[in-house]
Amino acid sequence: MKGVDHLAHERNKTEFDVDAMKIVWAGSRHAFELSDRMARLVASDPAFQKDGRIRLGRKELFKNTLRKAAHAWKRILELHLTEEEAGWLRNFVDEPSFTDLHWGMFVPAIKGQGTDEQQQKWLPLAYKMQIIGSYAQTELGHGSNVQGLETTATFDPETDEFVIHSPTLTSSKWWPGGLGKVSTHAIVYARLITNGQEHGVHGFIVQLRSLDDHMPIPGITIGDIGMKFGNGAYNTMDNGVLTFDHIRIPRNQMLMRVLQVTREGKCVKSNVPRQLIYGTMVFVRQTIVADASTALARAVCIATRYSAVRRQFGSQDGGMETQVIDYKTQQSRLFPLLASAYAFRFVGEWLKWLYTDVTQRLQANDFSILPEAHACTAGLKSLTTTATADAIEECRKLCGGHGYLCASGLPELFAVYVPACTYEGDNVVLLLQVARFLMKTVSQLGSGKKPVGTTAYLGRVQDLLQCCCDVQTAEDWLKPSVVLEAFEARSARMCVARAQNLSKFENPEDGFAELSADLVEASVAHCQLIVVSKFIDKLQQDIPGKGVNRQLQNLCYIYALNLLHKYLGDFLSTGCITPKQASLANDQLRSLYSQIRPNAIALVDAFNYTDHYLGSVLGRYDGNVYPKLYEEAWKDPLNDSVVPDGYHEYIHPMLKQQLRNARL
Ligand SMILES: CCC/C=C/C(=O)SCCNC(=O)CCNC(=O)[C@H](O)C(C)(C)COP(=O)([O-])OP(=O)([O-])OC[C@H]1O[C@@H](n2cnc3c(N)ncnc32)[C@H](O)[C@@H]1OP(=O)([O-])[O-]
Ligand SMILES: Cc1cc2nc3c(=O)[nH]c(=O)nc-3n(C[C@H](O)[C@H](O)[C@H](O)COP(=O)(O)OP(=O)(O)OC[C@H]3O[C@@H](n4cnc5c(N)ncnc54)[C@H](O)[C@@H]3O)c2cc1C
Repeated sequence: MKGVDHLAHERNKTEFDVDAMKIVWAGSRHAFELSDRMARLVASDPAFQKDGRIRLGRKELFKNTLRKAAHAWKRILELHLTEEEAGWLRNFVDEPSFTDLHWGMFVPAIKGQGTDEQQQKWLPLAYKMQIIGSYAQTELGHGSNVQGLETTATFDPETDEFVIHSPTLTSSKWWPGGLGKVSTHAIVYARLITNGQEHGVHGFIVQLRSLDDHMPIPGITIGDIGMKFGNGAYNTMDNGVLTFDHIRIPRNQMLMRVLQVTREGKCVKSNVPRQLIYGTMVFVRQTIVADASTALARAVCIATRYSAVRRQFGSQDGGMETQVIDYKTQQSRLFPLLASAYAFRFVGEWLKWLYTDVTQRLQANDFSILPEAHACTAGLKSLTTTATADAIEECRKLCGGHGYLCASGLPELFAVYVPACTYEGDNVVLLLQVARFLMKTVSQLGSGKKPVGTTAYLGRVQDLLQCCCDVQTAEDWLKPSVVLEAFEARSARMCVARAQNLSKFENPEDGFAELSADLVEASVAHCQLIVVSKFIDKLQQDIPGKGVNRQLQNLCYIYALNLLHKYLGDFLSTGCITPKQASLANDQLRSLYSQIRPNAIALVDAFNYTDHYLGSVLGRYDGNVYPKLYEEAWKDPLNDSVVPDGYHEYIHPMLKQQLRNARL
């Protein structure tokens, strides 16, 4: 980072070891060094430049993405990068592309749902990119309701093949990324039919395009679904439409880990639960939680640096105006988002651990933890993506007018990020899954079944229903046990109240539908409790580095107490805290903001983002915002000529007309 550092005075205030925090943020020294190396590699390669992307038309934009993806693959091979390094490199290229689906869903689907034989056949081809895969589940008529998919896969015992068919317009596959123009293959989800009987939705490996000339296989209609929200943004991706007219594939191209179809067309169940067909979604939801912290940290980094650069009002005797970061209102909007970035980072780390644990247990035929894994991945995916999308927009507002400029990087970040609230499961639909899990847990309490994992607190429900918070001073809110108890009591009481209301209905499904909005609130409370508790767990670890733990403590309590403030109605109505205690929590929150303030710039520096990755004039490391913003404006194509195109046709005649009217 060369040149004058306009934020040096801010960096000088830092009270902790930023390099140590960088390692905490990355997860380990290994992860830090690796991601740092890959970020710099991408930033220094002119082929990965991002400037001007938002001004490209769709065709140029898409071709540009293809070029970058091909260049990335070339570099991966030339440098003999490991799978982990290659993943980081693709991440820092920072452009949604078909490779996301190939590596992020196609490969994991084969790994998770394919038999050993199928993995041996298909994975080497995919690893060498001799085939390019997509994940074709959603249809024009159905996305959330996976059991409602209409595409059929009918077994033909005469030829030992499946016939894949789209019987209706609404059965057209719609949305899969990479499908529109690139993928040669896809995992296609279809209703399995053998001997005239239906056996639910399963995945099939289907070739879509010729490996010689890229033409669609006869009987396949395929294309892009059109422009999406925002300039540049997700339009680098070819989300596609696909229909099948009786396409035949060999029997061994059905992913058969969960269910096998024999040569005679008989279905043989393995000991693996049916839900494993949804396993790829569980895997991806888990990665989305970690990605949420990355996207949120980007927006917060931009808004924090710019808030320290930007000055408004408060000048006395011609002195400097006040930095907007010093306004309490700015702090109360910005610092909870900074705290959320760290909170999501740690819950993402924990979720990755949980997922690895589940995968190992599944291999040992232990499926007991699957419901918990589903509820946690679904709930945390929903919570973190909703919060992150809202936070990016809040960061735009925190940057005032300049935040609305594409040069701030925030509009494109928002446009790329916001579909995360929908893909991999609509966020409300996922919270309803969590609610089912919670209601089931509560209903089993009477039978003596002890809840475990993230619902263990429900085992203490009687205590939690009666507990009263014993906070007397603002400092009492800095005790982990006090904060945890308040969140557990709120969630337990909300769950029990919903369960009691549900029990009033004769038909539980009617009750679930009627009370679904309330149930979603209970799911949110439960998921927020998970995030708070995993942050508190993190603080108990031995974290090296001067002052690092202190900063993390401040962030943890900001995260928790800000939620308490925001959802005060829940906390008060369930009776665990009093209005006076809530007011003390607010006092503590203000004090924490003051403590974070001198460290704010260093806390976003700890994300270790290059200027290339941030892609924001407002978020530049050196804080040299105004000259660069000025420079950037002149790059706009409208400024290529002083007098604009269209002047002679439209402006000049109008002016003359006005002149004539004025003379009249
Ligand atoms: C980069 C961007 C790329 C984007 C890609 C995409 O978007 S790809 C497209 C992404 N598309 C989507 O994300 C679509 C979202 N939709 C869905 O995932 C499903 O349709 C559903 C879960 C909403 C309902 O499913 P359903 O009607 O089949 O089920 P049900 O509600 O009747 O529950 C039956 C039982 O199964 C359990 N269970 C359910 N899921 C899981 C799981 N994953 N694991 C384990 N268990 C699971 C559930 O708890 C219940 O257990 P119980 O109570 O019997 O013990
Ligand atoms: C950018 C992007 C990329 C995608 N990539 C892929 C991909 O690669 N592969 C793929 O297969 N799919 C992909 N998808 C599709 C995505 O997975 C679906 O859009 C998603 O699962 C939501 O389903 P839906 O569109 O059917 O929404 P809908 O279910 O139609 O949702 C519409 C509204 O109805 C509500 N709703 C629906 N069901 C219920 C219910 N039971 N109770 C209460 N409310 C309900 C929702 O909350 C929402 O408000 C992608 C989507 C996007 C936007």
